[in-house]
Amino acid sequence: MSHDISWAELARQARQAAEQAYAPYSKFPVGVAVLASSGRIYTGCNVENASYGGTTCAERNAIAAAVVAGERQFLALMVYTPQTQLTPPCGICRQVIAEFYAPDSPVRSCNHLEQQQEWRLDELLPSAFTPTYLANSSKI
Ligand SMILES: O=c1ccn([C@H]2C[C@H](O)[C@@H](CO)O2)c(=O)[nH]1
Repeated sequence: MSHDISWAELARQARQAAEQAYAPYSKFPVGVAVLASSGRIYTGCNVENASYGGTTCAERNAIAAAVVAGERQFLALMVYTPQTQLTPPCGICRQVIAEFYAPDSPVRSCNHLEQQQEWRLDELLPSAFTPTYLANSSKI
């Protein structure tokens, strides 16, 4: 339920996480705050790598931090990038978000100008491949 979500607090924590971004190659810092169904908030930043392909996004790092703390269900996700164009999660991250969030979950982006934009997860990733498909497989 969107009205129970403290978006201002998620924005504050996502912005703080972006300050820790390790982005020497892209110079594109990203911070993310995720709200778990426990009510706890977890954060992540992007961590780049000289191989480029070894880079992990802020979204996946935030979700991984929550999972290692025992979380499995999430209610909301906030992305922070210090740029005027509000940034939605990348394709790989959308898939990882779909693993743990209900399709109608709100995903927001915010910036240093305190602007925000909201999408529903199933708008960002329609017809998602979810764990339920794995249960329906038969032998070849
Ligand atoms: O949703 C996104 C999109 C990009 N990045 C990171 C990956 C890379 O470090 C930099 C540029 O793509 O931003 C994220 O963390 N999240």
